[in-house]
Amino acid sequence: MNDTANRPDMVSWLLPRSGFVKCNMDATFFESDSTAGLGVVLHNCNGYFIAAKASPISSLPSIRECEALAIREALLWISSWEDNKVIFESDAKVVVDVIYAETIGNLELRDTIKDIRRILNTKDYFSVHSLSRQVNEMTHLTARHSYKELSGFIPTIRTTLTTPYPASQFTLTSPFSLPESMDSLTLVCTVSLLAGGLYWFVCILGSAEQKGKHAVQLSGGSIQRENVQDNYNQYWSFFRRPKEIEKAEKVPAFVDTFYNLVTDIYEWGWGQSFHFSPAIPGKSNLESTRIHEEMAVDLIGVKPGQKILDAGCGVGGPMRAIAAHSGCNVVGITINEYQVSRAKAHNKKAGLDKLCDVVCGNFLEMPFEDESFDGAYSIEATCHAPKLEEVYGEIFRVLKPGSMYVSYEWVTTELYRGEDPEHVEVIQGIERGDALPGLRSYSDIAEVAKKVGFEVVKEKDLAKPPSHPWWSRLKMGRIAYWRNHILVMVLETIGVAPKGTVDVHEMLFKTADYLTRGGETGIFSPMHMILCKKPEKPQES
Ligand SMILES: C=C(CC[C@@H](C)[C@H]1CC[C@H]2C3=CC[C@H]4[C@H](C)[C@@H](O)CC[C@]4(C)[C@H]3CC[C@]12C)C(C)C
Ligand SMILES: C[S@@+](CC[C@H](N)C(=O)[O-])C[C@H]1O[C@@H](n2cnc3c(N)ncnc32)[C@H](O)[C@@H]1O
Repeated sequence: MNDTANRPDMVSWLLPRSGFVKCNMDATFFESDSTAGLGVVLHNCNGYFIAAKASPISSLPSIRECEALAIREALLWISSWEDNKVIFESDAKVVVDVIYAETIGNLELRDTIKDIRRILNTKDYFSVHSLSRQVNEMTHLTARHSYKELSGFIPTIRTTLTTPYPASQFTLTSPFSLPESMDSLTLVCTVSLLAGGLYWFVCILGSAEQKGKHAVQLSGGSIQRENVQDNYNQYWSFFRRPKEIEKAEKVPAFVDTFYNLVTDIYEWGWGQSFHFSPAIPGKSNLESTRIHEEMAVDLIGVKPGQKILDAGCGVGGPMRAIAAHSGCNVVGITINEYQVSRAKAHNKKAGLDKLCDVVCGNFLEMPFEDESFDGAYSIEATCHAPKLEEVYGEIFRVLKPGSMYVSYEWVTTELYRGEDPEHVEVIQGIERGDALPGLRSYSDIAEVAKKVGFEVVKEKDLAKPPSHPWWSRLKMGRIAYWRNHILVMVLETIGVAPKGTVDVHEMLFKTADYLTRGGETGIFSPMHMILCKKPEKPQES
C-alpha cells in the first residue's frame, strides 16, 4: 500500500502528478424509487478525460456502504488494467478514513473495506484520497446517470471540474472505448482533421476553377434529375447509329442534350470558358485563357460601343473577358437554355450585364436581323455544326459589310492519316466525347469561308510551335480527375448528384485522354484560327 500519511483533503480538483491517472468516484441515491447508482471518471495527468463508468446498485445499502461500493467498484475496474498508477478520489471522507484506520469498526462496511484493502495491498501505485463533494460534482453526475443507463455508457455531460486544461467535455463513450492514448484531445484533433480533410477534398479541391460551381451543385442542366441517365444513354446511342449523325437537323438537339449533361461538370472542373488555349509560361490557366480570348476581339478590330456576336457562347466566359477588354456590346447565342441562365447569372454577378446579352437559339438559323453586327467571333463552337457553310453563312448574313469574323476551329491537321487505326481511334474518341458530328480537315475551313462570301484575311494554327502545348493543362489535371471521379461517385451514391453523373464524368475522363493524344501526336488542333472579312458593298456609280 502506498504511503498515505500526507493525504490532504482536496478543496479543488488537481491534476494527477506526471505518470498518474486520477480516478474520481461517487455514489448517489434516487429517493423517488429507492435505487442507487455509482459513477467513476478517469483523467490522465494532462487533465484529459480517459474513460467513465456508471452502474446501478440493485440492493439498497446505506449511503456509506454505497460510497464504499463505489470505491471498490473503481478499484476492481482499474486493477485489471496493466501497469497503472492511480490516485482514487472520493468525497466520502468517513469511508476513506476507515480504509486507512487501524481497525474497521463499522460493521456494515466491513466486507467492502476488506476487499478495498486487499486490492490496495496488491497495488503499489494505488492510493485513495478524499475531496470535497463540490469538487466531485462531475462524478456525482455520472453516478446519477447510472439511473437512466444500465449499460455503463456515458452521454454528453459537461464537467464542472476546474482543470487547467479545457478538455473535459464528455461525448458518448463506453468505459472501454477510449484507450489511454486516445484521450479527448486526440479524439477532437482526429475528428477535426477528418472534417478538415473532407472539407478540403470536397469544397477546396472539388470547387470550380472560377468559383462557378461546386461538386455538390452538379446537375443535368435543364434535364430533370430522374432523366439524366436516360439522356446520357440516348446521347451515346446517337453514335451507335452513325446515320443519325448525317441527319443534320437532329444535331442541334443532340448537342443541346450534351451541354445539359456536361455544363456543370465543365464549370466545376474547368471554369467559365469552355475552350483550350496555348499554355503561357509564368501565366495561370485563367490568364492564358483570357489572353487567348482577348486576341480574338483584337483581331476583328472593333471599337468600344460597337455590337459583336459570340456564336456558341457557352456560359459566357469569353464574352465577359471580351466585353471588359474591348468595351463592345456582346450578344451571345447558345442552343442550350441552361447555359443561357448560367451566362446571365454570371454576367450580372460580374457587373457586365449592361454590355453582355445572351439569347437561346440555333446558330444555323439565328434570330437576328441581316447586317446587324459590327463584328463576330466563335470560339471552339462551330465544330458542332453538321455543315460548316450553314453557320458561316448565317454569320455572314448578320454581319455589316466591311466587318470581320474570327473563329477558333477544331480540325484534324496535315499529320492525320485516315488509314492509321490509331489516328482514327483518337479522332473518333474526340468526336464521341465532345458531341461532334464529324471533325473537319484544316484544309476545308478557308474553302467554306470563301464559299459563303468571306474574304480570308488570315489563317493560322495557333497550336503550332512556338505555342506551348494546349493539352498540358489536361495532362496536369489527371490526379484531380481521379479525385473528381471519386467525389462524383460518392455524390451520386448518396443522391446529391443525379443518377448518370458518374457515366457522364467517365465519358469526359476518357475524352481528356483522347484530346491529349490528339495534341501529343499533332493530328488534332482545337485552335485553327481563321480571320475573315465580309466585303464592303460595291460602290454605286
Ligand atoms: C470545345 C469543347 C470543349 C473543350 C473543353 C472545355 C472540354 C473538353 C474535355 C473536357 C473535360 C475533360 C475532363 C473533365 C474531368 C474528367 C472532370 O473531372 C473535370 C472537367 C474536365 C476537365 C472537362 C472540362 C472541359 C473539357 C476540357 C467541345 C465540346 C467542342
Ligand atoms: C465548347 S462550347 C464553347 C463555348 C464558348 N465559346 C466558350 O469558349 O466558352 C460550344 C458552344 O457552342 C454552342 N452550340 C453548339 N451548337 C450550337 C447551335 N447549333 N446553335 C447555337 N449554339 C450552339 C453550345 O451550346 C456551346 O455553348
